[in-house]
Amino acid sequence: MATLVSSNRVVVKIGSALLVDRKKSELRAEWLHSLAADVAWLKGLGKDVILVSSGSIALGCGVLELPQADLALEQSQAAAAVGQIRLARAYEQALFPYNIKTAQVLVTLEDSENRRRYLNSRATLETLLSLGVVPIVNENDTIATDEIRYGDNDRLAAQVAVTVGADCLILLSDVDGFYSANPSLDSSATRYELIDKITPEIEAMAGDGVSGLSKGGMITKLLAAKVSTAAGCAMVITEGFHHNPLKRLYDGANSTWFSAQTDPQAARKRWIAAMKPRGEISVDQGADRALRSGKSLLPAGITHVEGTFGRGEPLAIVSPEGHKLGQGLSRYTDTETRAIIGCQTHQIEAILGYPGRAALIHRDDMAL
Ligand SMILES: Nc1ncnc2c1ncn2[C@@H]1O[C@H](COP(=O)(O)OP(=O)(O)O)[C@@H](O)[C@H]1O
Ligand SMILES: N[C@@H](CCC(=O)OP(=O)(O)O)C(=O)O
Repeated sequence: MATLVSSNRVVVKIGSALLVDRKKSELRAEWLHSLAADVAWLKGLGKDVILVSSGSIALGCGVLELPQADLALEQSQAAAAVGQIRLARAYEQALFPYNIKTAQVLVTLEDSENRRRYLNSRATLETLLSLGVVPIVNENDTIATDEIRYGDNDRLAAQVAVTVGADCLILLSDVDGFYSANPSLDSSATRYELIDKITPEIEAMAGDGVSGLSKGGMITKLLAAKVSTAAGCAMVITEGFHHNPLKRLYDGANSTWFSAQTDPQAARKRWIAAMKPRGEISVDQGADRALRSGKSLLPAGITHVEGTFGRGEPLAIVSPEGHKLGQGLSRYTDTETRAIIGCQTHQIEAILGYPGRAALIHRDDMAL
């Protein structure tokens, strides 16, 4: 709870069963309106909000009059393509009365493994948030395959939380927290208020979902908790079926919190520092001083480039005395970098023939 109060950037995962009434294959419109009110309230408190919402397959099945279960992969993907339009429109309409703009963002697991795509999605999400937009994220089911599927959106939500450096991930579920055993099978199971560390004993308590609609149960939620907490983002599981689920959480509804193991910025720096550099950039005295005072590395301060690298790849940064200052992710290829060595920002477009980014290595992508 304290974490929700103090967080600046919140990712909320909404499962299909909350958004769609499976019996009627219809949107739970009143519930969605209550969620929109909660999102507006969180934004009013100054927090950035990102929604990771499932429901495209369930909505599409309703439109196409397909059964909700036992679909072939292609049928699920077709249903998702039909349902996703409606899903995005439903959020847009629900948030419109609060003057909140929405964006549709479709991603796959591969996107986070490919560093260039990862950096692009990070930059886009960051820009959307800076414009006050609430991104509505879902898996890109059209191109996801059995092998690369997340299985469900729990891990997708954790990945998004890590990508944008969120400090709080809320999983709205059909259960009000993590129990010592699956509570729908074992009535003596007790709920944890707080889990500081995910031990093998905790892992052994997580079971599958039993609703028949669920994909991951607690197993994928623990995987999500591992990913997000290691990257400095606290995670909470709470029941989301009732109206105003976020306000209810804020007001102390039952939940289980998983503590962040570090802070998002430190985790990202460690991740970058652990990469094997693909090239080397030497900088002049001015750039050396600028980097030490927390600035980004501009092409103007570069004196020499070594190696072959693509955008998003790690580079070592070397001082005028030949010492390694640190490393960071490049926003240009080695060919582009060689072309703009020593140039001022306003010259970049004329040299490359297209507008580039001002910094070769942004301060957020740098570990000194
Ligand atoms: N240790 C556990 N604590 C709580 N729920 C558990 C546990 N193990 C398995 N479950 C099951 O996980 C379900 C929640 O996951 P899931 O059905 O995938 O829902 P969703 O992804 O929509 O939140 C619970 O309803 C419960 O049946
Ligand atoms: N991309 C799919 C996600 C399916 C899914 O993960 O569902 P859920 O287990 O309800 O979160 C959809 O929108 O239907």
